[in-house]
Amino acid sequence: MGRKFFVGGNWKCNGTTEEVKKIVKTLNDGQVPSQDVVEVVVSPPYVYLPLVKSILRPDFHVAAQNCWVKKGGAYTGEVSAEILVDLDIPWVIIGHSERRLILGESNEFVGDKVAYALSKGLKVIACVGETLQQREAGTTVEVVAAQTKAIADRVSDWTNVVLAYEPVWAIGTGKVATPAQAQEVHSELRKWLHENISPEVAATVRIIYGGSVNGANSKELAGQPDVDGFLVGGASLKPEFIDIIKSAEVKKSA
Ligand SMILES: O=C(CO)COP(=O)(O)O
Repeated sequence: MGRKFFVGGNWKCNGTTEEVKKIVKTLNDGQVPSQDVVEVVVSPPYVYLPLVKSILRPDFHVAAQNCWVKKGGAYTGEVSAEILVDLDIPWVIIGHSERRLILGESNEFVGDKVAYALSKGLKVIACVGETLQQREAGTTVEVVAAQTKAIADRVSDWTNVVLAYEPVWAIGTGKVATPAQAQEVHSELRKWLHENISPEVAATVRIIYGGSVNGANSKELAGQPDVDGFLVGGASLKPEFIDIIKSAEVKKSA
């Protein structure tokens, strides 16, 4: 029972209606491996979700980039899990480092969000990752384990969770983790899941890598045994996203 390769495109706070339509056209025209081989999810800003969902090819799915930590109500500016469910949005990204670091989302707050979103039936891409300072201090594994633990403390069923390892120093910097660096942290995360949750969860949860992934480096990264896919930022707005999706073929022939 293999882990299906997963490629997410995080469009972040980018796009106009025209640009969004153009990106979707490129995706719709792209020749990619079948859904049995790769699961593709794109995440436009909230306001474009209905548009993207309505024009996107049916074998690709959409994700929100965030959602509120509990039931909706008097929380100005927030979007609840219930609203996403109402719009038939199947996925949500939670705990992206830009939200952790710029908006001050703590491990516990992220864990609460993951648990609430799952309880409403959403599938979650949960992000973890260390800063450069933390890596240089030798605390990478400790940091990602603590971020994962805050989720594990609140979640019992991991079926609908994809774990995204996104080292902060690699995001938007062009400084991609080497395949060995990515593999090392992914295997440590899997070991953590094995020891602290269950061998079954460790064997089945997909751990994807994010941070300066592009069409030129995705194949080699995909060749690592514990790299089950990618969460792509900048390159997900470009035609090379198709090449990144195609790197799933590496696993098929492995
Ligand atoms: O943050 C990311 C995806 O969530 C990665 O961004 P970049 O691919 O632009 O480095």
